[in-house]
Amino acid sequence: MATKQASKFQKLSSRVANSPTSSTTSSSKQFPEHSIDGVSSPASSSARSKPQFYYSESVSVETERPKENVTVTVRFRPLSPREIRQGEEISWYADGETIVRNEHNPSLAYAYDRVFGPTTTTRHVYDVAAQHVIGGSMEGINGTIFAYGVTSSGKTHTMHGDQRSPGIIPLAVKDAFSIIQETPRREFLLRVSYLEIYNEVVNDLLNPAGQNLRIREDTQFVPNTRFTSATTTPQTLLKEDAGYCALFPLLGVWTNHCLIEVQVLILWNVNKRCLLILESILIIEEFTVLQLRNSMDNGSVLYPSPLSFRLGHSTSSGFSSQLSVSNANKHPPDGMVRGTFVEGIKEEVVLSPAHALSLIAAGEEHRHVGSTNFNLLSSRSHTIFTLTIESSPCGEYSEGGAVTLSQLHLIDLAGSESSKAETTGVRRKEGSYINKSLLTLGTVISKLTDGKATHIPYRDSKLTRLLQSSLSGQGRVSLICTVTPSSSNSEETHNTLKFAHRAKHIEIQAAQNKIIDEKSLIKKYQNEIRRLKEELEQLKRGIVTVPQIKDSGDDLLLLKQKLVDGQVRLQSRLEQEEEAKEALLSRIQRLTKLILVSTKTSHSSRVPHRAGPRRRHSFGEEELAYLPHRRRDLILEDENVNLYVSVDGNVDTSDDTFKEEKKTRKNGLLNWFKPRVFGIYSIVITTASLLTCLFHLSAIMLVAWT
Ligand SMILES: Nc1ncnc2c1ncn2[C@@H]1O[C@H](COP(=O)(O)OP(=O)(O)OP(=O)(O)O)[C@@H](O)[C@H]1O
Repeated sequence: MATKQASKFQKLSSRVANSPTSSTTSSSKQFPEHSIDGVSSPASSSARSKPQFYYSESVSVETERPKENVTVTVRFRPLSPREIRQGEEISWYADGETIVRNEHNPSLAYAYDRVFGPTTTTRHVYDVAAQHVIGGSMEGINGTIFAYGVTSSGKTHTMHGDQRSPGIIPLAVKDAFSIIQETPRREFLLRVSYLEIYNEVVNDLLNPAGQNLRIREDTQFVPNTRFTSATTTPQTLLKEDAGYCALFPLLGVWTNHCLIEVQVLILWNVNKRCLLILESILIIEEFTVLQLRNSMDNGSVLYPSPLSFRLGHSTSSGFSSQLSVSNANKHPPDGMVRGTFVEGIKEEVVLSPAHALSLIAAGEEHRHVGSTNFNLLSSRSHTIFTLTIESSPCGEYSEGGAVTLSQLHLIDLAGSESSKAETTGVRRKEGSYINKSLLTLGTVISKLTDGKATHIPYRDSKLTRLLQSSLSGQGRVSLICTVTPSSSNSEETHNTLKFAHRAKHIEIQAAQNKIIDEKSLIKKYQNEIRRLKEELEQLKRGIVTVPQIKDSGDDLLLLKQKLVDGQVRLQSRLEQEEEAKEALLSRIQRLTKLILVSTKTSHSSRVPHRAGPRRRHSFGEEELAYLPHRRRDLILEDENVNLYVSVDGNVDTSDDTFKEEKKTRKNGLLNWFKPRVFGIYSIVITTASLLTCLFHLSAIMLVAWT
């Protein structure tokens, strides 16, 4: 039976594997969108008004940004040896390249941007579902890739992979460095952070001391947002003139669903060269500006004109004016970026793929992993690996070029658990947190695609709070849903498919983020390097201020003495300068090392626009050493898997077994090395103790004989 099912599955999957693949790297690519076979699509009606989201950190608000949808793909994993042994049947399968169909009810089917059968490699998944996001983030467009699916459906396999099949995260890291090498016209600074959300607590995986970190709202001012007077022409000092505004939050209080913020709004009029300071209280429900009070008597205020604020009626409650956004009430005003950040998270500048992978491997040491009925090494937390990319033009192109800053979030979600998972104690508590946060994610996505929803409950879970800017359209998003074909998970797979289908309708308007110099670390380093080099030049040219010896009419002896003193001082000064030069040089070298540049000349480059899947990454020995050993598969394929499953079907979650497995999951080559060392060690110990026993025995026999 199992063999029959397996061969059937192979037949179906080979159909998918043999079908032609297409290039999907272009930013403006449009995937087919179908609603098929009577499956009701929650947002299939094109007439329905969909919410539009704008990325508010980009420079030009006038520029038309092409709309994109979230890229949604589905990846099947093969039936596991255990499922085959248990005679599981196939209930869902990949019907061609874009459709998932139900085996028992063929009219039940869903279409996605791409469906990957169980034989598809992670590299291929990367080319189709991830490469355009990584490419975009290297050009300044934020990107988020996340794997979603029930427990044991293959999320960690897809995102992290192992030495034999590196996952999206290591492939993305490799790709980022390859792009730097292919982009000689720009220089880059890469930083990484790695966190987990475990039982609704945010922990820093790169810093064991960073536990229970706070998520903060981020209101940033974009200083180069120009504004003209609002359409309502308020009577203000700044009437009809262009200028700049800055918003400084002084105090913020979150109630259940809104933020009350006390702010100082500073307006600078370019033409009249005058400054206006307004104190305001802003009540913000998600991105909706509800009410604003300012301290001006006439109750007028200027805002960036593209947002067209209109003045409302005065209220009796002390608010002298009420403002509402005239267009779509989910738009944050330009000049304010509504996002979130984790306070106190550690960020490390990375210099090579191996360096970044070593940090991930170190972070994995601290991630919460545990055994469940379904997965011996189940992820019990959501993890977010973030690569922050800054770049600026270099060399002959550096003049006037903007600095771009973007973030690439690579997310491995914990798997939802069905009620069939008869877990107890810690695992049950973890499972309920996981399910709750995934439920909130589902609700947020439903509301985002609903079009009528006025409140999006991002704040109901840490996960959605952190994903808020990604989900609200600020950058490219790729959702990889992992599913198992097995009949025992049919219902859960169906839920995943419905979730994926809904997510397809989220619209994004990703734009390149250009930032001002002062905010950028790369500019800070570049400026410091320039300053240090100038200092060094001055030292080399000997531009030193030597105190002049004035002819004060002293006699010759005194003059001679002064000359000798001067020589001594000059000598010590020269020595000091040598030391200073060395210190400057080493600082320049240290800083320069942090900024990554291509070793190619700019003329030999064919960048910036690359087409189609192209870079074939081969991982070096050093890099592979930081990927997990292929231990998980070996365990499942191994008949000894039953050793871990007790008679009643529950998994032996004894600490020893789990700790042993957790250990073997890490640092692949080290794992290869350790058992051998310990093996040799135990052979030596055993031989030594056998020899000792033999010696004692012969001594006893000798005594007895004498
Ligand atoms: N596409 C695939 N090809 C081969 N094996 C796979 C594939 N996907 C998953 N597996 C194997 O299935 C098992 C479970 O996968 P994985 O641990 O990635 O699931 P998960 O969704 O991350 O589970 P959890 O949510 O419990 O952490 C692993 O042994 C993994 O190697």
